[in-house]
Amino acid sequence: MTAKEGFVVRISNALFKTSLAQNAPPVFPRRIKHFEVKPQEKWVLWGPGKGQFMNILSNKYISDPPLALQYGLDKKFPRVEQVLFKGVMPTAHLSARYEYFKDEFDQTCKQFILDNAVGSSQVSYDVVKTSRKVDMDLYHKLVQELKLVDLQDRWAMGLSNGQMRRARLAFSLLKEPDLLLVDDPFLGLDPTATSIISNFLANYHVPIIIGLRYQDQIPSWCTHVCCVESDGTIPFQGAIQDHKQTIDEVRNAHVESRYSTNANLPPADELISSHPMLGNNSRTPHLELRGLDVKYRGEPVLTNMYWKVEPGSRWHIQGNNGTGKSTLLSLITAEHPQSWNSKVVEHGVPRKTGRANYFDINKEIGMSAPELHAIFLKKCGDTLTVRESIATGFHEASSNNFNPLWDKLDAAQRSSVRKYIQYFGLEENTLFGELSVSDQKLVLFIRSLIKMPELLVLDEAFSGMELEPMVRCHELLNQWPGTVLVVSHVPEETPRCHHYLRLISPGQYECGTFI
Ligand SMILES: Nc1ncnc2c1ncn2[C@@H]1O[C@H](COP(=O)(O)OP(=O)(O)OP(=O)(O)O)[C@@H](O)[C@H]1O
Repeated sequence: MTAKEGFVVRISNALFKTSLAQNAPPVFPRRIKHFEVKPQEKWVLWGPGKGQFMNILSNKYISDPPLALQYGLDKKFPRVEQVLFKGVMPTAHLSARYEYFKDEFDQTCKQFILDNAVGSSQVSYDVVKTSRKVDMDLYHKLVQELKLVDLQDRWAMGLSNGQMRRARLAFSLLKEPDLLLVDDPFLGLDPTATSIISNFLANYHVPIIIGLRYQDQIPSWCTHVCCVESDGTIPFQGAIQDHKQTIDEVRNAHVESRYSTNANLPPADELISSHPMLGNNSRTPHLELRGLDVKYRGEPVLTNMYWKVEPGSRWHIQGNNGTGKSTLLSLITAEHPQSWNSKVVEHGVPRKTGRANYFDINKEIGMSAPELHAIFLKKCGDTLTVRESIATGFHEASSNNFNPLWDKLDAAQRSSVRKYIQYFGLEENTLFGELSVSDQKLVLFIRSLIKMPELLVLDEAFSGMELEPMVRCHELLNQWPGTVLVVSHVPEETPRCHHYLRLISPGQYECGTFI
């Protein structure tokens, strides 16, 4: 029997475990009775259990009974490729992305996709040198279709979040997989990049399984759906056309449940009562840009920018992938080498080398960003619990300091961490790396505001978050008295803002107010 007549992947009545140890808990408490993907089908795993289910399908766990997970791909060793969008490259520090001089040592986007870069001692991640033969025709086709041609010689670490996601997809596809698994394929992508990737996946000849959250739109090219709850329960699965009504009902039920409140929750205003800007009516702009320019190797990204941010205002920073949103934020948080620039003015005082230092600037800034997520997961995923992870937000330079701090916190600080944990329904002793991506994002969000910073920078802070915790974060932000800068591509993930700054191209931008 060939794969064409048979199946691509099949699970029959199986339990999955993370290790062989007898008392190892199963990934999902109940057996998966049946799941089967046939050739030509494009599936979506839909719901909060999608990530674990995807790990099961990529053969990460041990199945019981042993042959309960099978690949019917005509090959002894079929290649199952799970595209992992872990954000941009994890670096040692946030600033490393912008230190242009490093590109002499590190890999280019092309080398990253080809996976044959020469090792580097300059960065904290491992670069593997392989002797794998690559199909260069396929390489050229991929960079063309994923709009990476002009980025091939760029330093991979300097790629923007959206650019890096396209590069990661090319990297995985170049391995010529027999089955492609992509969780959250559209996170962090602007509408153009979303349609590039969606069209690409629609026309891709290999069986595909994507993972989406309840609130995401299912692309029209998906043929089948498997709804997976967080405990692995599968309420329904099969051809999308047979389940259209159920899909709408489940989505609506989840969207409505976001407004149901739990009476036992501490009120949100108690969580922010110690914020220094409560009742503060300062008129001096929190931040101003007076004709700012940023270039990378002579290439302008931001040109002659003027921008005034009033204290307590909430801004949505918009713009396609690569227009300079993260660059702008990195200047504000002093991660960028060009941050010591008198055209950046804080509380009416121009920033100058020698006057302001990194620690003073960051004392009043809290942030969550894809770059920070990547670094935090790598450095602390196996060592810090939820409670300890949030506690590191009390560091002055919390964006770059992840050293354990819980033991040094005073009683008020500990109680504040615990109130947030209770408010968001987290479990304080779980390791950060064992949390779902949604809960990791939630922990990083709490971490960003735990020290009650005057300026909160939320770069893609809610992408990948499930609906309910995200809405709870947004409700909290509606009462937050500090200044907030938000970057997000998806309207549903954007908290209510007063103003917007839209980056279009170097020298072209728009500022406005939401009515
Ligand atoms: N160190 C660097 N060297 C060269 N180019 C860089 C460097 N850092 C960023 N860039 C480039 O500058 C541009 C702006 O990048 P930035 O990350 O600020 O964009 P962004 O608007 O945040 O994008 P996204 O929405 O994808 O996150 C991109 O084209 C990026 O490739």
